[in-house]
Amino acid sequence: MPSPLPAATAVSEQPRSCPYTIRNLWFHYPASHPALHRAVPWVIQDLSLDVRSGEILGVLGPNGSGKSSLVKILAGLLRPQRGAIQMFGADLSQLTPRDRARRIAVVFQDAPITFPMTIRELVLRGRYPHRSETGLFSGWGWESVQDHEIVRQSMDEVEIAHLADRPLHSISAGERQRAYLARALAQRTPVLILDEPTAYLDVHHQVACFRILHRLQLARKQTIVIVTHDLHLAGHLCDRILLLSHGLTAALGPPHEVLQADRLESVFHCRVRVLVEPHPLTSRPMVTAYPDLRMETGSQSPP
Ligand SMILES: Nc1ncnc2c1ncn2[C@@H]1O[C@H](COP(=O)(O)OP(=O)(O)OP(=O)(O)O)[C@@H](O)[C@H]1O
Repeated sequence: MPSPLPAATAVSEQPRSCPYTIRNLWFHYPASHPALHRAVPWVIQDLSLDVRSGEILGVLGPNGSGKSSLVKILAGLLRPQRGAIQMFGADLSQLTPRDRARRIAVVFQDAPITFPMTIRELVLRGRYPHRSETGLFSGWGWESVQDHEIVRQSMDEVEIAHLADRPLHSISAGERQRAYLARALAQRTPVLILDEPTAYLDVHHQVACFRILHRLQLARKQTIVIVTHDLHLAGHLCDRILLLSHGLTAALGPPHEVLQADRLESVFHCRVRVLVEPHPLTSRPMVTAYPDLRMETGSQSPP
């Protein structure tokens, strides 16, 4: 059993205002050649959004709709060409990388393996933004007993403590995804951003991941932005959902408002039938997408 979440540390030290205030955001990637500049498409178009303190915001949309780009913008890794992003009342672009790392932990879709390290060393990196700024403790050996305790708890949370001394490159994709999640947990930031955190996880760990996020929200009041393709789990976990379509906001609101069958079919542009029903126990929307084989065969009767 994972150990219970410890009391908030860094979270409670942060200002209590809105985690993100986003106004009229426009973003495109640079052109591959200056002559092509005018032809570069906008990836995010006129996005305005307040991310509320302590909410779980799901970001959904088809492939290429701009979800990962938005995550990178929110993490301060990409700069929008137009618009404003305030984080806890400060201009995001003015924050130093260290300030950002104390406020935002990010788990990317396919986190790279940079150089050889163990799982424990990876998770310990989550404590880097909190180490002393004086040069004295800037190298290896700076970490405190509390840092090691937080690392242990974070590994327990995602059930990877038994892998602590294994090299990062020697574990499976799903185990690696959980290791990066543990690093983000160890960072103890008020905001957690996750890009498809369950992509490589089996059903046990998918459910465990969503349970952890729910507990983080309750116990640490963390604000969580999660990109996912799992409409069903998003319907259960998220307080609000931002649905993107070609970089535009197709819908923003609580799951029962956003997850409407006709809207999903039109945004995902695919020949599927989408069933949305309230869960009998939670009343949260359950989304099932399945191929409409009648469309393929021209048959009117169910296959
Ligand atoms: N580094 C890049 N340079 C140029 N264009 C890019 C780059 N990364 C993404 N794009 C383009 O930006 C658009 C949005 O991509 P993004 O990765 O944000 O979409 P996504 O919604 O996360 O997709 P997916 O569901 O497939 O992960 C796509 O058209 C993509 O081809």
